[in-house]
Amino acid sequence: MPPFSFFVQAATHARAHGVRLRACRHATRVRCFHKGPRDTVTSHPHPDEFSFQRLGLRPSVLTALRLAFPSVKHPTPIQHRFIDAVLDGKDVLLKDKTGTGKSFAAVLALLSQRRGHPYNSTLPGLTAPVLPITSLVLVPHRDLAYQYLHWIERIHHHMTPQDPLPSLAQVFLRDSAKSLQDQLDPIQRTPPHILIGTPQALLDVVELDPQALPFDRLSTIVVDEVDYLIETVPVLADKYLMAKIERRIHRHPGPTRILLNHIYSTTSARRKDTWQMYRAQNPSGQAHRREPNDGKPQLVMMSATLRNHLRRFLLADSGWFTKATSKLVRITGEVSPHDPKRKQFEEDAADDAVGGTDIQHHVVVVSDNGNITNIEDALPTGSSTESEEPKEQESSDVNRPELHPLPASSQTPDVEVDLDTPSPFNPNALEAVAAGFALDVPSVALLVLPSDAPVQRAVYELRLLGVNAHALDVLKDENGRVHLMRQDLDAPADNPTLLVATLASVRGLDLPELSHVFVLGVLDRGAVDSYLHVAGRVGRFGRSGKVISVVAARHKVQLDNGKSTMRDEAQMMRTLLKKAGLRATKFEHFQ
Ligand SMILES: Nc1ncnc2c1ncn2[C@@H]1O[C@H](COP(=O)(O)OP(=O)(O)OP(=O)(O)O)[C@@H](O)[C@H]1O
Repeated sequence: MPPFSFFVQAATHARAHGVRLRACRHATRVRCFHKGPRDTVTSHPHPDEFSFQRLGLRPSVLTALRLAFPSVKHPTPIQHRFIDAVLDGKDVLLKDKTGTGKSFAAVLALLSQRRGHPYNSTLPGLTAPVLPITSLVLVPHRDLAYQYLHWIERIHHHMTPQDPLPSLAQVFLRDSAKSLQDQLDPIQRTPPHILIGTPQALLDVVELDPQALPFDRLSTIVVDEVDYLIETVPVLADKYLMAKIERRIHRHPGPTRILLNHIYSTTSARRKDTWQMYRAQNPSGQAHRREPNDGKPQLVMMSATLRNHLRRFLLADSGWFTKATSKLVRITGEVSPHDPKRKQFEEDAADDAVGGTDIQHHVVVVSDNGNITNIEDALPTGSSTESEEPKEQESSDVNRPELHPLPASSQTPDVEVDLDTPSPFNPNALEAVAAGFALDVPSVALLVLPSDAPVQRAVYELRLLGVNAHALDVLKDENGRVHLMRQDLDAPADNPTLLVATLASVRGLDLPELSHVFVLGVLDRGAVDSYLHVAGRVGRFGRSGKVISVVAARHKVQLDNGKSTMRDEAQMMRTLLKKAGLRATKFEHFQ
């Protein structure tokens, strides 16, 4: 493998001479990210009977949706069932592949729910009646909360009549710069129709004052990425380990469990009384198309990965879902024809979770001396990652997008980092990311680091390598927000961007421009679901994408107990992909 500088020189040379790089089958794939008709959704048929009008979305939402998201023309069959069930007041458990529009459909349904009636708040300073919060959306991290808010903001922009955005939606997250009461003030003064937050932030409120937010008046609770937010005991061969996990969960339940237990236990009979009173006053009222579930708020939970043990806990043990089967809808997306386990109970199939029909999975291995090679036994470039049978290579006379050279970095990157602390990153792995990025990414890629990795340090080191790297932060950084909303998906960028984030902050994120996800190391000790969610940042809604894991060759690692052991990340990736029913294909730029 040539040294990294080779790629920079080759790229610069190629650009200087107007040369397009070697063409290959992937050119077709890359081209289809950028030249294909973005509005065309190939993976879902849209028969006429699936229409947003028929679902009974509010007219103002429907009109605004068309203007705000012109590419969203029809609901998919799954979205149709999902929105219908939510508007019908059913509890819903939804599992569908990544990027199939679960969160988006939830937004449309929640926006179309009718608001409850004003009530007299007991909070000091609130003399006039206030409207209740209709829906609470729980998400695992703040960037996903802001993604919801940005979608709503965009629809709201086109809505008439237009109430102020805060009365439609607000986010509530932990913010160390403000007191909890300062954060609560805007929500208490103007309770939003939809409140989006992380379970921990909302639990902080409940612990401060259980009456601070009117949770007992909620109509609906949505838990997105539920398998991440609610820990359950997986079925393991090691029964001792299972018992240990169970004890730990029992002793230290996560914030989502505590919050939901609080809300569902305090959901008083008053809710039922209020409903009955309302129905008595409005016999034909359509305030909600639903009857209350024994006074409980309607519960909607969803994820691309919903294991059997979690479903069992949610439906049988949690006490949150309605027991009435007529009020519960379980929706599961299509099962991949490649799924080896499709004859078994489909909801537990691991390799059904990644949405893209055309995602290539690559694994490159970096050695101590800087060699970068494809993982042994990678299928030839262009093979299907789901099939055991390598496909024939296509002819390679198609031009790939023009290469973007990395500018040689001559100055210190403009990022604040503590350089007294040694870098936790393998420099050869970062060089492999930089090289793969320079050679293959036309516009925007995402680099996912382990959850505890310092993002700014990675950005700093990547910028030293000439990469236009930015920490993904949709709250502070306008840059991140722009990527959530970008419309002109076809144009290759002059200076492609590498967004950098950790595993903990990418779940559920929808960055439409992404064509590539780089993964540094084997994340989450090789957990299949974590990989599937990371991989699922590309290939969304029928688009294509590449996932490139960069792992270290077999090496010695020091354990906490002072001993050392050999770590073989390539083997870990092989096992992970096998469990997911996937095969690595060769990343064409490396041997
Ligand atoms: N009916 C539709 N037609 C066209 N595009 C759609 C439609 N529904 C959703 N989308 C787009 O699909 C993308 C993915 O949506 P979303 O993030 O809701 O998927 P998801 O299933 O929640 O993904 P994940 O499992 O990763 O959380 C968004 O860019 C959204 O605008």
